[in-house]
Amino acid sequence: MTRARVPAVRVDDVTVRYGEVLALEGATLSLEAGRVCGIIGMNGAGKSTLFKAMMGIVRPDRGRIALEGLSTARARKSGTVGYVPQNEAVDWAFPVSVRDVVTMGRYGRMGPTRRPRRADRAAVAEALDRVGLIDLAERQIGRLSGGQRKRAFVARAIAQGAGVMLLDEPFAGVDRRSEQTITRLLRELAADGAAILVSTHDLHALPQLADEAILLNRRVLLHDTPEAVLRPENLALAFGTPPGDGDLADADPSDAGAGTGADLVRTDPAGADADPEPNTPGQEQR
Ligand SMILES: Nc1ncnc2c1ncn2[C@@H]1O[C@H](COP(=O)(O)OP(=O)(O)OP(=O)(O)O)[C@@H](O)[C@H]1O
Repeated sequence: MTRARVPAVRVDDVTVRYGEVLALEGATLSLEAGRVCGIIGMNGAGKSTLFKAMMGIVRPDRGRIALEGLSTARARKSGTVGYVPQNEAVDWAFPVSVRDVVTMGRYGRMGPTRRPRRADRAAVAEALDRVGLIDLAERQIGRLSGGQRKRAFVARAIAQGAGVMLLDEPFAGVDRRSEQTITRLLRELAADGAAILVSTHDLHALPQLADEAILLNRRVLLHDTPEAVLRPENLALAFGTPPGDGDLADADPSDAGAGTGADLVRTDPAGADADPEPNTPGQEQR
């Protein structure tokens, strides 16, 4: 007897508004375990909002989200979902070391005392080693390069053992070597069974990075192979005219984007098990 597989990620008809702004409209997608899915779309297309809805940081007006069959609140509390936020969403002056940041990925397992046990320390050290940051473990998080900062957050999700990983523009402001390291790590984590969603402006990197891709413009316009999504006629669906240089960062530089997350990530309006507040314009720092 074959059992139907439950997708690791299921987003069903999700609409999110910030006051008058309709950021997502009936977005629907699913992703199996072991797959990497790239999300592309213009600035303001709703990529960060999709991730925030999946983290339970913003509340959908409509629709349902399940991560490994769990609600967003449960998935976040249990450490099922890991999040690498945009740079702007993090308070880099926060007085924590790289090791502290990665250790935060273990909080869900540590209980209320948050005292790391041997297994926690070992998982943190292994994650730091995997991303190549073991030698910088005691450095304050803000004293890292852009690529190293991203790798620190990837290490946090690795230490967490997250089955679903959401990465919001992990290649923005990152050198080529870090980009390659992060791409290789994500491929390895998917091979180990994680379901990974990555928003990116870097179209060149998409085929190497992702098994599938989504073209987003408030709605899911297309969900197909990276090659299909990158066809000019399909890019034109989202961008009007396809971007010529293979990098969408220039498509609309007006909106720098910002977000929220957990711990040192700014303006977290909701605890892991609390319902997020209704979304009001400017609720988050933009
Ligand atoms: N806190 C907020 N208050 C009001 N409007 C918001 C807020 N956050 C996002 N928006 C708006 O919602 C829409 C979607 O924004 P979102 O940040 O999700 O897009 P994005 O695709 O991630 O963009 P970028 O590529 O610039 O990061 C945009 O019009 C944005 O201006």
